[in-house]
Amino acid sequence: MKITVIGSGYVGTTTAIVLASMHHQVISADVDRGKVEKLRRGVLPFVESGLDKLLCEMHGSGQLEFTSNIEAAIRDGQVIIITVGTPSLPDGRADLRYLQTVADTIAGSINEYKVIAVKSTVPVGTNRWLSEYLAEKIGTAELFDVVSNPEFLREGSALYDTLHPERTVLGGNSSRAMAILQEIYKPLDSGFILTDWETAELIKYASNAFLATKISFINEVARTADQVGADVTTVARGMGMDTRIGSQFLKAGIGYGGSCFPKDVKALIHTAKELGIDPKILEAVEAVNRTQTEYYLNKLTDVLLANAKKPWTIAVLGLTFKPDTDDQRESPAIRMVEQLLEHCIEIRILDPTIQMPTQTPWPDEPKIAVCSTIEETLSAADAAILCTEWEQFGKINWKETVPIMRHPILLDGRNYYEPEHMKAAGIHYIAVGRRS
Ligand SMILES: NC(=O)c1ccc[n+]([C@@H]2O[C@H](COP(=O)([O-])OP(=O)(O)OC[C@H]3O[C@@H](n4cnc5c(N)ncnc54)[C@H](O)[C@@H]3O)[C@@H](O)[C@H]2O)c1
Ligand SMILES: O=c1ccn([C@@H]2O[C@H](COP(=O)(O)OP(=O)(O)O[C@H]3O[C@H](CO)[C@@H](O)[C@H](O)[C@H]3O)[C@@H](O)[C@H]2O)c(=O)[nH]1
Repeated sequence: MKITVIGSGYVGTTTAIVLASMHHQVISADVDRGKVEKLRRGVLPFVESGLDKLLCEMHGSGQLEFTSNIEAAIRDGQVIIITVGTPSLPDGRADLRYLQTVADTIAGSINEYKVIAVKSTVPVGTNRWLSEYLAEKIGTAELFDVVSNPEFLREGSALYDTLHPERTVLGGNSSRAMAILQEIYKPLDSGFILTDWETAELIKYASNAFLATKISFINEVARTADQVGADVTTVARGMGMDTRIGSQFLKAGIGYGGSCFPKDVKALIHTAKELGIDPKILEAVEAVNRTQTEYYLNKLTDVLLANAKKPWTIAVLGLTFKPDTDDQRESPAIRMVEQLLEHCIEIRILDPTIQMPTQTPWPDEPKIAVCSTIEETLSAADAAILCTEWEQFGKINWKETVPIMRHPILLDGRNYYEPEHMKAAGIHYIAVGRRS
């Protein structure tokens, strides 16, 4: 099958590489020439373990091509998979401008029947709109079918998730198009949900919103645990052993970030409000997440005020929104740094994906320093904050850091360490919902 994937970001590149490895003829098309050039050289434009190796294997196989000629790519594909971004607008709505451009390009280039699969996360009603819009612009609905095909991969495990999906959702009104996509995805051996456009779109938003709800729920419980001296990690373990609850997404911390949960919760709130529904739960999920960084930063500043003179030097361990990715979008670590800047003389950042200030949101801020070793980061620091649980931070010998730091204070924003180990190491340890 000839497949064109529009958009070579996290989702598009992963989809294109995996489909090519399944012996399809794949064109990955992006307007960003820099990305296309990198991919042509066999270099991933982002960090994603395992995918880099598979890209190298596919490089030169003749199965996978990268281009910035979107029109030609559309003409060549029998199946067009759209994976362009759908970021948040200031009012929380999803910004559909990239999808609109792709729709116009398809309308201007379509030459024969195509299945158009929308993998981008788009609000309820978008696939129906796209189908009607294309029919009007092309002058016929005979040349295409639109199928909603939401994506559920996680950054950091994108390849594994794509090869082992827990479900494949296809929504639409054409059994012909759904059958073609089912044939493509059949080797992945997941259960299929075949449904209409609106249900498929809502499955995606409801899934992300529910996972975000679990996180904000446990984060609110963590605040209670703090007050009563309970241990939220044991509470989560005790809850998670009940299979009706499940153990995943109950890790308390400084909140969820990334390119999906924050924007998708906001977009679902917006959709609900437009429909006259009062999205009480979703608004609470957002509010807890928004205030979680501030809540734990206040705990740290209380300790700092009692121990260290202002302005402080703070070490920030991890800037990405989670480990094993270089994605900083909506990272709680960035909120932490923003809130700390005015109180600090220096903020030192250590993250395995960052080598220079231009890779941070503060390229010209003199107070921001990017470090390359743990010793350099912690040297004469008034406190450290662990924002991202990168594996290498698990190997830090905190006992050895005590003489290096000006004040051996650590806010563990991901409950990555054991309180008793930290106490034994001589660290003034602040965790999330754990006695320390
Ligand atoms: N990142 C994830 O983990 C993830 C997982 C599931 C779903 N999603 C959803 O998938 C979509 C894409 O997410 P992403 O993280 O891959 O985005 P991204 O920002 O990494 O990539 C989007 C790409 O689309 C390209 N693009 C924009 N307009 C284009 C056009 N007219 N023609 C060709 N290319 C164009 C951009 O240059 C960019 O490279 C979003 O809707 C997102 O919500 C993302
Ligand atoms: O128990 C938990 C689990 C996660 N997080 C945080 O939640 C955020 C998101 O994590 P994760 O879901 O692992 O990463 P994403 O790559 O954003 O993936 C989510 O968003 C994607 C885009 O829609 C979906 O496809 C995935 O199914 C969905 O898990 C990160 O900041 C994590 O630190 C917690 O705080 N506690």
